[in-house]
Amino acid sequence: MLKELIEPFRHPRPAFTLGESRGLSSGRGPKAAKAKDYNGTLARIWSYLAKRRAKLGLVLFMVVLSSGLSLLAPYMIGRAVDTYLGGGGEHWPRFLGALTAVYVGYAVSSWLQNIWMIDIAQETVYRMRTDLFRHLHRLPIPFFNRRQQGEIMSRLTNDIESVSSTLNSSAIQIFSSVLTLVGTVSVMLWLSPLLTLLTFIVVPLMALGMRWITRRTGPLFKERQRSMGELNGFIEETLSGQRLIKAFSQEERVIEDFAERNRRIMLSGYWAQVISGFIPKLMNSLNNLSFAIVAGVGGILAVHGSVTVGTILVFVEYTRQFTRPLNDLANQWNTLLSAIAGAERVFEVLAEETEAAWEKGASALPAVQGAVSFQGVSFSYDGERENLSDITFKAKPGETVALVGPTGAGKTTLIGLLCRFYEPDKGQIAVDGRDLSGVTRESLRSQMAFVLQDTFLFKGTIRDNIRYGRLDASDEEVERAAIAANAHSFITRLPGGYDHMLETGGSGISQGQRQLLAIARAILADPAILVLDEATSSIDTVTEVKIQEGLLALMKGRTSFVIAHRLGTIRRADRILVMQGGRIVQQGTHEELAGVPGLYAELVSGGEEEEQGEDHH
Ligand SMILES: Nc1ncnc2c1ncn2[C@@H]1O[C@H](COP(=O)(O)OP(=O)(O)OP(=O)(O)O)[C@@H](O)[C@H]1O
Repeated sequence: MLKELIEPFRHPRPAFTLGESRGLSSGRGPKAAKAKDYNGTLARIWSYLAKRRAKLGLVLFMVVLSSGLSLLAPYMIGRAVDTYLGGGGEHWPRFLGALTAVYVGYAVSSWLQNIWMIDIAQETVYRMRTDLFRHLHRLPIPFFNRRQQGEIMSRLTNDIESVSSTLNSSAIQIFSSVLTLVGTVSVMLWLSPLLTLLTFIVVPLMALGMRWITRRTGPLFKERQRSMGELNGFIEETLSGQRLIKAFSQEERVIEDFAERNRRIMLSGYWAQVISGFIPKLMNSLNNLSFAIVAGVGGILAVHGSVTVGTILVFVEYTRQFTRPLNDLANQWNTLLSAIAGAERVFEVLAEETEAAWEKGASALPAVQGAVSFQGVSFSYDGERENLSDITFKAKPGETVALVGPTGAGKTTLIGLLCRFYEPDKGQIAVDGRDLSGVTRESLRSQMAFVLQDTFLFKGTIRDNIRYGRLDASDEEVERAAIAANAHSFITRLPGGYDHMLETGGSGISQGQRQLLAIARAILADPAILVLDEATSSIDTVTEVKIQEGLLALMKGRTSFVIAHRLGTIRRADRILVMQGGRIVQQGTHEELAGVPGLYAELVSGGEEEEQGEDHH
């Protein structure tokens, strides 16, 4: 089906044939990047963040400031208590003022670091999303053959979103936690190495507990992110394949399939949350333990006069502060893991090679006359079974080449190679004598136009839909093209005429009318090479005649490749390529081929019978 070749996004496989997950690196075409390790992913996230270095520096400064102030407050309270106990109570207004300033400073610096980080995060994610979208549109067709549309969309939405939420809050919190931790421990050591050591008793337990938990939650978060992508792919396919699902009464099966996938997400989400839910509990218990140790041992030390009551107060407060960042770290770790899983999936796509990367050193194809030649071209989709073998033919500028043959013969594949959606494994394709492997794809495709069985129309006016053929065309040029395509009369009968709004997919106008618009679009594009996929379904005779006339106008003076189903079109062709099993089995004009026994004669007699049958009907 040619339309699937041209519009891979719009034609996913039927929902109920899906079930397997397809890895990025399966199939042929550019090599997919191996899954990056965490460090690689973090380095790439950093390469995005680094563009906002200056502001990030400010954020870091605020983080340092707020962490420092959060350390200062307990210390001040401890010193104040010792001063009071030592009889220096008259300084309380000064102390109160200083403490208030510290708390206000802490609040302001925390607030600033938050809003600045949100700004950085949003911009970073904006750039990531833009890069991903742009990159997707530069990827070669084989990439899309291997993926589900919804799964790709999930990378653009879900995965990017998880990176966004982490950058917004978790990243900063993690940094601030580490800083507070280091600061707290330093001050603690300075105040009393013995009490610090006692506080540390719980640290190995915390580390072990954390390790146990994150080892289990990490893969679960990754799995959840992956399953989510798959589910999105599945949803997209079932929605776009609604007609097919209904036509084959597969609703129940699709619903069951969905339930199974949904259950998988529920399970991985459930276990990831349940296991990571232990983290705060574990941290709290260990926190209380160290609290008790410090209070108990500190009390004894104070009685013996080795430490002051103020120091114990500072320590009790620091013990809390010391475990809080650990607690935060543990909590944020989960978010971080799911963000890394998301980012990995984004970077995986970004690591795929674009079409442009394939064609380094290629030059633009100048305006062509339209001479096309295939010389000994062979191609295989999977690298095992040849789908085209030794294809050789020449078409002069302006000639019409009809491709005929049974289903699966390789007609669409041949066109796919001509448009360079795929590259030949052997042989050479040339336009005006220029080997296509040395020219840029964009410059080749800009000189080609397609009229497919099912034309893609987007939401917008009729005028804009035709103008898609050449965006800078004036209103007069659009109308002239519509007149030449025989589309003018039906357009003027629509409410609003050329300004009539079409819904997505062009629902609201008939299949024949859609083809007339496609012809107008192609006439406007004025390409040297034309690809037509003739409609197989019968269209009412009046429209059919209009389409044929429109097509004749379009094909005049252009090299046209027609995947032909109608005998009339085939008879008119300057050259007929009869294909079977990936080979050209016969080649010539109708007169040359009709008289000799072979596939063409069989196809023609079959076709004639069918057409006669239709006439009788
Ligand atoms: N994306 C793909 N990946 C793998 N194999 C493919 C792909 N597209 C087509 N094929 C195989 O290549 C062969 C030729 O297919 P092609 O679509 O070119 O035939 P066709 O002559 O255009 O058929 P039809 O008239 O039914 O559209 C078939 O065996 C088909 O199964």
